[in-house]
Amino acid sequence: RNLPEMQSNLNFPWLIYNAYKTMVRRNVNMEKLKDDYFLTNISRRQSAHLQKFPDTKLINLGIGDTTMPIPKSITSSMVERADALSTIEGYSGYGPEQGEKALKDAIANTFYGDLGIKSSEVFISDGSQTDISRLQLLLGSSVSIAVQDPSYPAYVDTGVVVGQTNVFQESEGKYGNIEYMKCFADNDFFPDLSTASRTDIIFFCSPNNPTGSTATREQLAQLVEFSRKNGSIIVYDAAYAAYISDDCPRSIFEIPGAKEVAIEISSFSKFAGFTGVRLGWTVVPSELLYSNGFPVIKDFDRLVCTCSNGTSNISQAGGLACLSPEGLKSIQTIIDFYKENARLIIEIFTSLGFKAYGGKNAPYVWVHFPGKRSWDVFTEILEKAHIVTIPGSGFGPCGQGYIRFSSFARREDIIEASWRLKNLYS
Ligand SMILES: Cc1ncc(COP(=O)(O)O)c(/C=N/[C@@H](CCC(=O)O)C(=O)O)c1O
Repeated sequence: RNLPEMQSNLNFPWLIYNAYKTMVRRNVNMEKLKDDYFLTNISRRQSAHLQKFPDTKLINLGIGDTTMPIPKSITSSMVERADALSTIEGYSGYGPEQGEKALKDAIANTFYGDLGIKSSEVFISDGSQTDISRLQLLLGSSVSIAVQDPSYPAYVDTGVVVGQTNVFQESEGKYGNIEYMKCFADNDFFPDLSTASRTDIIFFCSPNNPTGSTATREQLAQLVEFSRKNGSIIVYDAAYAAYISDDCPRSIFEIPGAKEVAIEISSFSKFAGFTGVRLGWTVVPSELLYSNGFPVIKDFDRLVCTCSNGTSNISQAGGLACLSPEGLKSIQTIIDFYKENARLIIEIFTSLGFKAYGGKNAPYVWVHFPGKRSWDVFTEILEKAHIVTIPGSGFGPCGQGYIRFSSFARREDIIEASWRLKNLYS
């Protein structure tokens, strides 16, 4: 993303020694946050590289941002809804904070039809990153959290912001008071729950960002059992569920007993190319209860109504069109296109003798560079091949020595990238 000039100056406010200062104390939790948000840092490195090499064709296999156009049948629904806003009969103001009923019904039927999830348990938002923040606001500072290590940085960073963690421990590469559940190649990137400490909340993402691994039905049954035994709540991130093409569950609610211990978040971003349109959802089953027996859904509903005035009516019209038979069919074609890109990336690295993971049920390929530091490999690939990637260490200590390649590129860029990588590593 191109950071506005003013934001890049935010790094130096304390340099203006004689500037007027307020008496307001900085939020101690914000002070704990390490650097920038990790993925914003990548965007900054990307912009700096472009300034240094303005004439090179930079290939972006970094940020997981979709690149293929949204199918016309979906965008025309958004155009229609936007046009209607300029008419008396078509105009609509504030909608239900929980989301429009038609979209909630469509999500419940399309993704959870035979899983007994009701439309009233679906809450629409402007995307999963917002929902992660709202859930952290709901859960508060006194809960303990566990994350897969490595995993999407938003779980940890929002945990820091709301005060769930201690400071960042440089020597360990992690924040205090978070249970980092190690995920390695030799445990199939699924944590060893027999050695994991109990926490109140377990953030779990499958298909996983960044490893691209997908938990099996048996593994998720273990996770649900682990949570039920410990009285924990799973926040299950299904942002990439649409990429699953084998028997792995697409929803945690496929697992018996999950409704009493899990919340699921998902998104239209990587499913339908809505990364810029902004649309996601959270499912909070009415069976999920706090230790005092109070239903979590009641608090979440109150929080949603307090913190948001709803989601864009235009985005929701687009979401509804995505879930029509025509929309689903055209979206699947694009998902298959990205998955073929991932297969080509795996093929490149396998042919070069690297161990490459993921990519089968996910748009991310996780490549191991044994004995190397992720940022060094990131810099080498950027400077010698002009390809942006994501250094694995940014996702947690277990990401050290790995690089994440995203498959959200045009096919010609994937092919060009394969030539460049073969030149670099053969
Ligand atoms: C597991 C997972 N959950 C939620 C999101 C964000 O979803 P939306 O906020 O709905 O676009 C993402 C987005 N990830 C991208 C975008 C990075 C970002 O969110 O800043 C990435 O990892 O490159 C994700 O990977």
